[in-house]
Amino acid sequence: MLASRTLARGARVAAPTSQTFRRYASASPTAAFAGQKGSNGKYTVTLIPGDGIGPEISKSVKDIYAAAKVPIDWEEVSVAPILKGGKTVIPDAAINSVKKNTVALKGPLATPIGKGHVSLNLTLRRTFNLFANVRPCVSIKGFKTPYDDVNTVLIRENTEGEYSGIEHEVVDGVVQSIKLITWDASERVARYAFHYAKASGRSRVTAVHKANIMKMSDGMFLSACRQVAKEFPGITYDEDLLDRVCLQIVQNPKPYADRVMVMPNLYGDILSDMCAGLIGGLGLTPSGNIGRDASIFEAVHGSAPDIAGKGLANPTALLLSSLMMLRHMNLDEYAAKIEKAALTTIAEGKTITGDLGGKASTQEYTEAIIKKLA
Ligand SMILES: NC(=O)C1=CN([C@@H]2O[C@H](COP(=O)(O)OP(=O)(O)OC[C@H]3O[C@@H](n4cnc5c(N)ncnc54)[C@H](O)[C@@H]3O)[C@@H](O)[C@H]2O)C=CC1
Ligand SMILES: O=C(O)CCC(=O)C(=O)O
Repeated sequence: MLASRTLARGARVAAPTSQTFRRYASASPTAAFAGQKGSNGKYTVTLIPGDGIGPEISKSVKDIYAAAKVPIDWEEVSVAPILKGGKTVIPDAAINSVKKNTVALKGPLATPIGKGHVSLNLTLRRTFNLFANVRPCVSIKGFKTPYDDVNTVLIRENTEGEYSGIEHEVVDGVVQSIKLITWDASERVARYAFHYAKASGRSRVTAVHKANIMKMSDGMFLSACRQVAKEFPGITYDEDLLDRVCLQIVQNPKPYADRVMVMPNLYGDILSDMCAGLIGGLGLTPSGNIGRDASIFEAVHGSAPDIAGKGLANPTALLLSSLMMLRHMNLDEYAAKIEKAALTTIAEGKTITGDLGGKASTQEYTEAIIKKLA
């Protein structure tokens, strides 16, 4: 049945525009950023501070941006759950702001475990059809961890799969969660991954899967990847099992620097946390949720309730996410300057947060970065 599908099915992702793909490269081989500067010469960007440590790390980014004179006005909106007709929805003000500005920086949003409202993170991704979640993970030069050569890029399907949110009780004591995989979403994220590889100088795309077990769902994901691979003769395509990839990366991450990994939703969520662990933890890994009409940049981590409100949070992951956003907006110069200041501060090791083995508060670390920008 799949063979009869044509590649023209579904909308195509346009080729990358002028972005240069560097360390925390922009992840935007979709529609180019089309935001307009206001009469004050600045772009307006939506800021969702989020829950838990969200407001603390968002403040750090805002302070650093003010010091670096980044031409951005933040439009701050809150995303709290609203119950409408038995469904959890996001406030209109937030939706309208992202629609208008087309770019947003988002702090983590907490989701109750095993009960309560649906994830607002997932709701945002679905609302704006943010189909690809790009998660780069790169060792920081000079910051010692058991691995010093991690350089992975993981692209996660972001709208369906195990995160489709279709669950029900079959009979008492038996529940079912449906992993929904569609050809269109698989093809779309696969094409994005190939474009990303080409634009970032990576020579290989590896589809990560469990099609030995989930023969139909992951099997179709792989079929879509294989079809798209034919359009990119210059990029090597291969496939690997998720469990084997986990083992291989922790044994030796170096070979993964040549490629982009593409995979269904849940695998990307878990594998990116594992990669974060190799470079110093969740305080360091950024991401971009990429769509055709809007993109939302956020840290890989969550709201960290265990340290929230204590001034201990590491804002680097959100800061690096914001740099992906700046590159998406073609504000590369500002991104490079801030990136250098932050990574140098970490490499020096004098003023780093507790998660990295230091003693600095969020504020002290932020000030150390700001000093380097002067
Ligand atoms: N995209 C998002 O907004 C995400 C939201 N969440 C939500 O966040 C909440 C908490 O989830 P957890 O499983 O606890 O994961 P988490 O990522 O919030 O925390 C895991 C561990 O990493 C530490 N950590 C995370 N970020 C840190 C940072 N910037 N600086 C220093 N330490 C940091 C935390 O203190 C904690 O020990 C849940 O409600 C979850 O649903 C989880 C992941 C992503
Ligand atoms: O929405 C949440 O609370 C968790 C989401 C998450 O872990 C993710 O998909 O990045």
